[in-house]
Amino acid sequence: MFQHVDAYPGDPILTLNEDFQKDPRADKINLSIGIYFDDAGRLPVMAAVREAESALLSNIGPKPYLPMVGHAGYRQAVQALLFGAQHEAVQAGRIATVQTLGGSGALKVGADFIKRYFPASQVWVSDPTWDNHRAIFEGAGLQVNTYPYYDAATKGLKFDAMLAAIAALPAQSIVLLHACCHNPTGVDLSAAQWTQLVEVVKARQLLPFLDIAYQGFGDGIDEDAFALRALADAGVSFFVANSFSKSFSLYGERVGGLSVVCPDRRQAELVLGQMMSTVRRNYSSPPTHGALLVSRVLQSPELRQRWADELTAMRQRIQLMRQRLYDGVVARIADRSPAKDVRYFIDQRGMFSYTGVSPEQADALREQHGVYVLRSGRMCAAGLNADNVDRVAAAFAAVL
Ligand SMILES: Cc1[nH+]cc(COP(=O)(O)O)c(/C=N/[C@@H](CC(=O)O)C(=O)O)c1O
Repeated sequence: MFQHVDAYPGDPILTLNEDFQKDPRADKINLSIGIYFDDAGRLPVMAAVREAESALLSNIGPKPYLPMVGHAGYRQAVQALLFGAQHEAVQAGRIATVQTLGGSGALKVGADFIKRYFPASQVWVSDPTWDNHRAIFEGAGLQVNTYPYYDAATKGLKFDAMLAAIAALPAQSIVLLHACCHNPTGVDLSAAQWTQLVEVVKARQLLPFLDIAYQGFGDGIDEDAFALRALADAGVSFFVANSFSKSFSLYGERVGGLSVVCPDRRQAELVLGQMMSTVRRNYSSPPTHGALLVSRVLQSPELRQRWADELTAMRQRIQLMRQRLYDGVVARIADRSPAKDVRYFIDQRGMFSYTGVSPEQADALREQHGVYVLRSGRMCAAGLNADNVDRVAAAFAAVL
């Protein structure tokens, strides 16, 4: 009956992570999947989340369906976190927000909505982008193209080429943009570059789709939302997929949101209705627990502050580990000629660095040194810690 079904080749990220789990070596190091590990190499339970969870568990109640749009307090907390509670767009009620199954669910609901209401639009994603972006939008039946983004020569941004390509797109083209902490490159636009891009997007009447999965891992919670707020200030209509997997360390609870900033409240109501319909057709309604945790933390000033402080410490730990890795590699390759520039370990931001190692070098890192990075060369800096950073530096020095 199912003989014709294709064998699944595995996912470049999730399957490699499963291979890591199966690897029997005690000194293996996981820099593959975009997960934040603490300095002991553990996946943390954040203090504010632990407190919110114990409060919930001391008051266990029935488990009714959430509405298709999700938990009301959660949706309000998402808008306040992304745009600021006092933002005109929030106050005017012109943002439609639904709770989704993580950021992945937000992208899927958004893609299905776009296929239905912008059927002639094509999608443009950065070159490179998160592996699953193309899969989700193509899976919704949309044509996916790329715009120039990463400059392999400088290991930085090809901004002029990116802007020119986007400026040439037809009106209502969907432009997928990483709001901060670009995955896989760790290369972001500056505030000045975002301002230029917003002008082009507005003038060309494009339809941006922002993915913010790492808010707080770049420069800070509000700083990392600069692009969203600049677009909303400019009166642009756009989509935002957000995720709390990393910033709340709630990966398995599948907590995300899809927001659509609209010109006015009436259009936001129309959009919300069809987002509900799209959720119903995909999975009917979202899960409760993760949304209760996040809304409890974000709606308590004391817990929100504790969460923000811990997220700041997580960001700073990654930055420290980037510096330690850079210093360790430079010390080991100082006598090389020609000198190899590895500044990308400290210039790139957020969780990821695009190291430029070839697939074969990535294989050597894994097979000979037990260091797992993606075959694309992406390294998750959040997997580094005081115990393993010198071994990772030695491994990179050996293969570079
Ligand atoms: C940019 C981006 N957007 C969305 C997601 C999905 O997150 P969710 O857990 O559905 O809220 C991820 C996850 N990225 C990491 C894990 C994965 O590939 O699923 C990663 O890049 O390793 C992203 O990196």
